[in-house]
Amino acid sequence: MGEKTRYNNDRKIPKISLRDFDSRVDEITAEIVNAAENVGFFSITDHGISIEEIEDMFDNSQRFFALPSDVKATVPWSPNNVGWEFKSQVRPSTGAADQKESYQLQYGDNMKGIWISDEYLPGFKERSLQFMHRMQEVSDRLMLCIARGLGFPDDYFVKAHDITRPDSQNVCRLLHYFETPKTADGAVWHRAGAHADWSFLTVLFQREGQSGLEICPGREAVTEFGLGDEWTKVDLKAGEAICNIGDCLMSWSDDRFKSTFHRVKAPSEEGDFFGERYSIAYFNQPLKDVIIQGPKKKYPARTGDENNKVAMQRHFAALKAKLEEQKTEKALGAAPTVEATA
Ligand SMILES: O=C(O)CCC(=O)C(=O)O
Ligand SMILES: [Fe+2]
Repeated sequence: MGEKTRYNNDRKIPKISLRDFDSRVDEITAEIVNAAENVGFFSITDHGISIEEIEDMFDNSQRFFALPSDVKATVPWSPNNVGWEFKSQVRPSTGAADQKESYQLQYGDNMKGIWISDEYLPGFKERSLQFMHRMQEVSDRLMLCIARGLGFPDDYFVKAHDITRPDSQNVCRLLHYFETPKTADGAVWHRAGAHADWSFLTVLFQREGQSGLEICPGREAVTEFGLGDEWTKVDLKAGEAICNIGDCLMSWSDDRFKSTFHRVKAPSEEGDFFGERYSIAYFNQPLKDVIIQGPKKKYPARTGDENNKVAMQRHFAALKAKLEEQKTEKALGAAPTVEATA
């Protein structure tokens, strides 16, 4: 049993249309800057990717996850941020494995041997790359606005995420959460524990009705990972994409643009979605040799590679602390915390 989540659904998640992008670019930039400064999450419409294209990629993803485990295991997860993992991602916010499986795809050298073979899933690679390029086109438009908003040259962030480079780091992550039995005890646990993304900017699709994503704007969270804070449900219409600022952009903007805690709550209450859930997250992750520093130079300059390493160290230190806290609680026979009820 756990405490019930407190919700604040009065918070508005900005919805930004990218319609007539070239002629409205300054207007769109102002909207994105406002959303990035105040919420850290926004949804976009009229981004040019059709519902048919999105459904086609979900179909592709569903076919992958439907393969037998020993076949999926031919493309195992690796620390290059590619490959398939099953219930193995443990978050520092929960100290428990996310109840999901995921398959991470990239464009360059990191994918050698990690594309599922045509023998098992004909055409998977081509279909995926086609969709990934479409997500990159959308990301590039958003990155142009972000650069303009921060006073950098328009192509500054686009170049820093160049997917034609063999060492490109951008990731498309296919996610599959399992069907959940109705326990109806109101306990709160998570399909994906609370976290902020390390990356620069994430663009995410979910299927209409497959809710569960919740956010806790970083600014308002005084507790670590938004523990005990108020959360806001994100509900998307078909075709809408959700975008969020990652920690990398937060530091690259001298903390002006906020990265935001988010999670996928496991269904436990009336109105929650208990079925299988699929989502597609696209992480824009800078090249290892780009220099990351905001216009006001609030933080020392770091390369993309150093930035990853620091983020990883912070992650593992937080995870270690969480696991030790859980061990102590167990030894003392203390009641589980709000988050540790999985
Ligand atoms: O599945 C979702 O809606 C969120 C996934 C997510 O936050 C992540 O993979 O970083
Ligand atoms: Fe995330």
